[in-house]
This record gives sequence, structure tokens and C-alpha cells, in this order.
Amino acid sequence: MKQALNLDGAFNEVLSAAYMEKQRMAFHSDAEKGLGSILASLSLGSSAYMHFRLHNQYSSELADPSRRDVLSLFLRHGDVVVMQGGDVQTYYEHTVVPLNFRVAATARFINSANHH
Ligand SMILES: O=C(O)CCC(=O)C(=O)O
Repeated sequence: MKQALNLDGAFNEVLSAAYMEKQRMAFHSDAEKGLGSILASLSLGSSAYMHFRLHNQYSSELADPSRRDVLSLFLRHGDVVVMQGGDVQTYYEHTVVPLNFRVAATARFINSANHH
């Protein structure tokens, strides 16, 4: 993935997630301490929807909550989603809703100085 994206040295870990039928990943941000600001996630198996929405604290003035939704992607087997830049995690959260059995492999950079 590093070579395909021309991101030499950007990743040092792969986190995998397996979704059984009817499982999904709830809205969250990948903003843990020590996590690098670029993530690349490979989709395998069943297709999935990935939705991004504004964090509540940045959208309190929006009268209609559905206006927090900003982006929906349809991910197919072999697709790679790249999230780059800390602001993506600061201002937005995302959820993944697979249609059936699915595996995701997410390449990340973990700064070991933050591991105790
Ligand atoms: O299942 C995916 O494609 C991505 C999973 C995810 O949201 C994450 O690893 O933060």
C-alpha cells in the first residue's frame, strides 16, 4: 500500500477488522494519542457504506442534524480509502456499514514513544 500511494515510511502497523453479517463499526474518529495523521484502509469481501459527519461540537448551530452528514462512500472489494490530515479526525467522525461478511486492513503509523 505504501508503494502504491507513494508514502514511503508512513505506516508501521496494520489493524484488521472482520465484520460478520449485520455487524457495523459505530461512528468514531481515529484520533488516539500517538496515531499518525494518515491512514489507508483496504476493503476485502462484501461491499460497505462509509459515512462521514461533522462532530456534534462543530455543528451545534445547524438546525437540521442530517446536515452533519458530509460524505458517503460505497466501498467495494479491493478499494483503498486514504484519510490524510489530523483535521479529518478532529472535525469529522466516520462509520462503516458492510452489506455482509467483510474484512478491512487499515495501515497506520503508531508513534512508539507514546506506548507505555
Ligand atoms: O472498516 C473499514 O473500512 C474502516 C474501519 C475504521 O473505521 C477504522 O479502522 O477506523
